[in-house]
Amino acid sequence: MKKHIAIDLGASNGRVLVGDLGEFEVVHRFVTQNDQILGEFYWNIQSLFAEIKVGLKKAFTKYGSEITSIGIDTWGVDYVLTDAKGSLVSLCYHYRDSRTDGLIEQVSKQLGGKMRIYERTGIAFQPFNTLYQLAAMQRDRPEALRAARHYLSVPDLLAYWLTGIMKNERTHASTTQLYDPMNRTWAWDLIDDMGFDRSLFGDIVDSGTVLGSLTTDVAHEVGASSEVSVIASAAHDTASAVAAVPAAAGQTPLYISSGTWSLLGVELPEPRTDQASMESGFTNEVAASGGIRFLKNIMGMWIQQECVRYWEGEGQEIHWKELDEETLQCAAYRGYIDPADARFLKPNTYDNLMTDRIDAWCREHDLPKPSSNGEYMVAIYRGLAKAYAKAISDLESVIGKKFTALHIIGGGCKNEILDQWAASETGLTVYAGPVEATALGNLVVQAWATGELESLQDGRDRIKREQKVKIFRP
Ligand SMILES: C[C@H](O)[C@H](O)[C@@H](O)C(=O)CO
Repeated sequence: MKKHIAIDLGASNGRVLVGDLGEFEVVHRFVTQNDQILGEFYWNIQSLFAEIKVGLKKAFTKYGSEITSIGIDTWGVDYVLTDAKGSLVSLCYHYRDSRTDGLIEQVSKQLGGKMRIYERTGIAFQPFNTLYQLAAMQRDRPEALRAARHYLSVPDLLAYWLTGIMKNERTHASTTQLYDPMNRTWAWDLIDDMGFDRSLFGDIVDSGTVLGSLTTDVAHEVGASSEVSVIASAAHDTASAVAAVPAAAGQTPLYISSGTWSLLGVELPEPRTDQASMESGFTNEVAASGGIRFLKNIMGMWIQQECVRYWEGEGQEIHWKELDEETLQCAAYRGYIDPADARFLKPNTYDNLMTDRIDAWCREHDLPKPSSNGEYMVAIYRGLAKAYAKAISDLESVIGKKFTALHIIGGGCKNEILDQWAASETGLTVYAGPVEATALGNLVVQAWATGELESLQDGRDRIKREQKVKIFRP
């Protein structure tokens, strides 16, 4: 098989991988830098691009002409606006920035109610959706919005910086809450009613579209040949991960893409925008295949990551293996949190730490507050396992189907305590793996686009044969 490069950016780290579906190598890893500037929270997008180029250079130095294409995927919803010549008209906000607080209610009123928005977009109401981010921009920085000529998601921008070609990739566009999954185009009526300029929103391309070649400058800098194509893979990382669920043809696998978030759902041929789906918090994002990822965003490893960041900041040395052992020793502790509680969304601040929020939640729910790092982990993992069970039961009643198995894919599936507790809490057999689902899904879409795979299902079949999966029974 030919080799492809997957550039896979998650909310805490990024990787550049080279390989095919059987074998691949991570040639470069980096922290996805973000920072508070004057009280606002941004991605350091130029440093991310610089890291990507470091990764590309390592990849081409080692694998040279074996590499035929490059694909990029990132987290959802975040974007930049550019002027007519492609310069940024504002920094790239992080979706956890507070400027959208309260905007769901205000925008819903302006657009004629939540049901209308849900029927038009199928997207669940999350304060970080692009719709509310743009509404905040309209309120706080109207001059910047007026100066803008192009909307580009983060992976659209990175592909633009590599190729000079601007497109809006579909799976990522579908996370905005400004995309119409029924008509497979932008939700123009909502865009008009928000007063956004239609011309900001460009051509939408499917996952697997060949965008073009690297610019001469980039090709020179990273040592690539001009034959290498940049492909719009499934640019939303969850769509890439779901493309790598190791399920056989004809199945409707139940999955959790587990990382900073736990994205739990199934694939459906058509969007579901009924009241029950809306009230249960399910979202309809576009899959790599063009179908629908009907899923729920559950806060995932983020809560644990913020606790660990705080402890490390206090000078504690955290070793994951030891923390896991301590967690298992604390399993008798009976506290847990509800990860869906909005208080857990935002990063630590000196006066509002994640651990304090967990204490407060336990206090308010008559549960003992954790008294050690291990007990904090128990509260988080047990809360996640309970949230999975609740979401699965809601999903089963909304779509009228019972599940017996759950695929947990992505970096979070390395957490075997959570895999086991998820099996026990849901009563389902858990298949954990592949760990590198997002990058593998990115490679699958590229191999499909370049004609090496006949279908996306062929990619899943290869992953099922060649990647490791661990089984956890209830
Ligand atoms: C905002 C989240 O990043 C998004 O909803 C989620 O789907 C994701 O991209 C997880 O990486």
